[in-house]
Amino acid sequence: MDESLERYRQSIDNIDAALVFMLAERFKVTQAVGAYKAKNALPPADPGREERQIARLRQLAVDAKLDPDFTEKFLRFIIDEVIRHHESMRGA
Ligand SMILES: O=C(O)C(=O)C[C@]1(C(=O)O)C=C[C@@H](O)C=C1
Repeated sequence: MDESLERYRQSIDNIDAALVFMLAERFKVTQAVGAYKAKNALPPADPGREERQIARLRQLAVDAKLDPDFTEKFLRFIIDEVIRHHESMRGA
């Protein structure tokens, strides 16, 4: 295989690994948040907090020259999964 393609792919593999580690850490924290919310009878979702997170990350995306719509969709996908986890902890 072409050497520069191989180098690009090594870099992509490192970045993908970092994404997995970061997501694992994020879900560890949100599991703790879910337990806290279940214990204190708080609702799984906090739309106000989500609005602030999305506005902040959209701006960061613009600064980083990343598509803000893609960034919002990505965050929405993660948060929706977190809310599902919170809901199942509430029922448990
Ligand atoms: O901050 C919270 O209250 C969370 O439960 C975490 C989180 C998130 O994943 O960032 C998930 C659900 C809420 O609607 C808002 C944010």
